[in-house]
Amino acid sequence: MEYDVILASASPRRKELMQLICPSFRVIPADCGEAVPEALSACDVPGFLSFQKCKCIADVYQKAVVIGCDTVVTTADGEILGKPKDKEDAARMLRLLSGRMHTVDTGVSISYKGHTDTFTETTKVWFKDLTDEEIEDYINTGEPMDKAGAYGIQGEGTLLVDKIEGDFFNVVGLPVSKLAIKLHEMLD
Ligand SMILES: Cc1cn([C@H]2C[C@H](O)[C@@H](COP(=O)(O)OP(=O)(O)OP(=O)(O)O)O2)c(=O)[nH]c1=O
Repeated sequence: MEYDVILASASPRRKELMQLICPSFRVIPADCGEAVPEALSACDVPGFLSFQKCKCIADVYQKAVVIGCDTVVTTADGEILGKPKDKEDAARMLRLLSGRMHTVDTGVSISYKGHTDTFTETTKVWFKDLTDEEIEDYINTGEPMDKAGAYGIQGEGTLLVDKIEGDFFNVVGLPVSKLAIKLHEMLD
């Protein structure tokens, strides 16, 4: 059976990764803001936001399979890092990540026929010790500004990383392998 699959995301990385598991789909970004209730614990944030993005599109395209995603970086102290506001904020984030382990959590929500399934995939990432000069040089590449935690592991940001544990693509924004399994479970 042919499904009308919609990726509710403005992220070019997610679109590219989605092509690995879905031969044909539409991209319709969800414009629903990223406000989070204060009572929500850090580990529930990406699942909550992915659900909001998914619902916002699924409510309009009710016959489609809609996929919404959200990626956050959480420091070892439990501080959630979204996208940096400016260069100074990016430097603050990279200093927090330097020489330590953090987690990258991507929440994914899949909606079909009025039912929504949500899961969150976690990857651990260890950063090298970074000097202020290395941080400044990296920020000047322009790469950090549209990325959670102010780095892109798929680009020059890979030079900041010591090692990872878990799915690489989850860090980039889409846990491809887990999503493929979930789509089979929901649609086959
Ligand atoms: C940590 C990390 C994040 N990212 C990206 C993935 C996401 O696009 C972005 C996190 O922001 P998100 O708010 O999850 O996604 P988005 O605003 O780009 O797209 P949309 O909400 O429309 O789906 O950070 C990388 O590309 N590489 C990395 O190494």
